[in-house]
Amino acid sequence: MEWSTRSNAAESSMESSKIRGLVAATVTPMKENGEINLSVIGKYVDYLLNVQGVRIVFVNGTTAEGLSLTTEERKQLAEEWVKQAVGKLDQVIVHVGSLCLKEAQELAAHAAEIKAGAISVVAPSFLKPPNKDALISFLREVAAAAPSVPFYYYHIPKLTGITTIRMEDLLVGIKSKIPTFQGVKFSDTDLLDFGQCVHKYESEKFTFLYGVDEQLLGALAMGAHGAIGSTYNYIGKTTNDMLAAFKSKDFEKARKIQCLMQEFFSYVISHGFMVGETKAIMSVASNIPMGPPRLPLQETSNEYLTQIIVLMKSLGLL
Ligand SMILES: CC(=O)N[C@@H]([C@@H](O)[C@H](O)[C@H](O)CO)[C@@H](O)CC(=O)C(=O)O
Repeated sequence: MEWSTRSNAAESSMESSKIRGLVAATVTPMKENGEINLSVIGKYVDYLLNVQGVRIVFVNGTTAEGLSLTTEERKQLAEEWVKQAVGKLDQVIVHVGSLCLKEAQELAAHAAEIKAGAISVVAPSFLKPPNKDALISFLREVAAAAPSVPFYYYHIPKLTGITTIRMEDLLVGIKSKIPTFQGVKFSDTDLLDFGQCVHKYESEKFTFLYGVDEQLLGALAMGAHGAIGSTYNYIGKTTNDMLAAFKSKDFEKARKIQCLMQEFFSYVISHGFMVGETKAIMSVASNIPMGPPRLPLQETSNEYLTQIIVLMKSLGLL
């Protein structure tokens, strides 16, 4: 697909749409019968904004079970999030990645049509790109389907299994291949690669959004511009307190908040922490029924959820 020329307006809108601060990787509300439930998205937006102080969402990503949804479901969700965000949220980032290039292009074009703030793409992880150039070619073809929409690469090697392509290397000359490239959603623990990206591409003004919530403070120290994660759905307020402490150079307070949250993370990660747990915690925190995850993911047990909620309340996180 060829790039169409972008207007100056598109260029300037990209500059003004720089993403900063917390972004909630949303869950996809589902009814008990497994159908998506669009009717609660409006309340969800109000909860994120008014209770958690979160003003940007990342929809149809991992936490949203995006790759377990049909193309039509993903379009309906993107449209509803964009519609409900009007006048409330700062941005809606739509994840359009897919194992199938044509589907990703269709979803990218749709995101452009509905005026999503940005799109993001994860690497295809079943038939994997054999090298960096193959991955760039895939990403370029998807981005070209939305030539005026800011583009973020979604780096999550733990789930894609693509562990040999470092972001520092992927970004070399990327703007010449993907003119809409704006940054990386970096969901990996490798703070060497992360720090090198922030340092080496400062002049290109790329945005680096960190995606491992349990060690966000370390990434802030390395220059993260913001964070995208599942837990900002329900501990966004506490995380915002940490961001504020860091910004005001009260590093002792920031560290205390991160360590408090790590008591929660340490427990859930050691006892099992997938979308089933996230949806159940979110249902309790927001009082909005998020429903079950879609197979093959499993619902969490009532016993385990009770233990999590008791712990979160004892930590002051709920
Ligand atoms: C593997 C995974 O789900 N990672 C989460 C984290 O927010 C994760 O839930 C958190 O760090 C707790 O481990 C995000 O990076 C994923 C994400 O942003 C998304 O749902 O698209």
